Amino acid sequence: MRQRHKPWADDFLQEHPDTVISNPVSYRGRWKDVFANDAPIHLEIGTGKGQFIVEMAKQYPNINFIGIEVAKSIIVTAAQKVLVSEQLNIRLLHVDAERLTELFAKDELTKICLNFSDPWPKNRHEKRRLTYYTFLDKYKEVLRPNGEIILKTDNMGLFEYSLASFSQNGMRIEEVNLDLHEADDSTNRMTEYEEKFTAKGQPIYRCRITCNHKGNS
Ligand SMILES: C[S@@+](CC[C@H](N)C(=O)[O-])C[C@H]1O[C@@H](n2cnc3c(N)ncnc32)[C@H](O)[C@@H]1O
Repeated sequence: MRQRHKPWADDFLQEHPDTVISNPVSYRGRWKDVFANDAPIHLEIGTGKGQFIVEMAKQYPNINFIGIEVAKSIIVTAAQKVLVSEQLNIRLLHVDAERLTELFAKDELTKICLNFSDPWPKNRHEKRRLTYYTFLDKYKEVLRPNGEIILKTDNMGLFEYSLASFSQNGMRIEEVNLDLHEADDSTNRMTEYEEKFTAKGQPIYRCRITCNHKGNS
């Protein structure tokens, strides 16, 4: 995603520590206290400009949503959307997903959404793909038993790679859809990238994965 320098971003983040949580590591294991309820927590990794998480939070007011985004100039745009929406069930974290297990305790999450993750097509960049086995190990750790991963992408290379990686790492492929919009799923909420690719007529691929704990798979 294109990043523009936003000189106001640091000030903005400091002014909104309850929307983009400052020092998120300190809430590991007690995110329910942050939301002041015990509802399931769904995580989106690589939230981008925030359209998906805001629309999902409106659609499912009884779910808590957390979005992780590593790019400061992008997460501030997502935070502006969250503030305008006035949804109380969203928090954003300006952090790299590499740190997932520092942020969440075992079994703390119910679902992880990977939306249009960077494909990193070169072999030497495989470790950066969000479905590389080191990331899957972290997802297993923080997802509760039978927790779900939903992946959407326009990129067939990443999709094929991810299906193989899920399967090789003991996760269960529950659903595969090779043209999400042809299926006309009214519950689907589009991301910014999804809108762009869909407008160009490109198919969107989606899969749903369930995940047991390491050793139980
Ligand atoms: C291609 S964009 C897609 C954005 C959005 N999900 C969408 O579909 O419109 C990928 C996003 O993931 C973020 N990202 C990539 N790697 C990340 C990581 N390791 N941790 C957190 N965010 C990451 C990027 O900064 C970028 O905003």
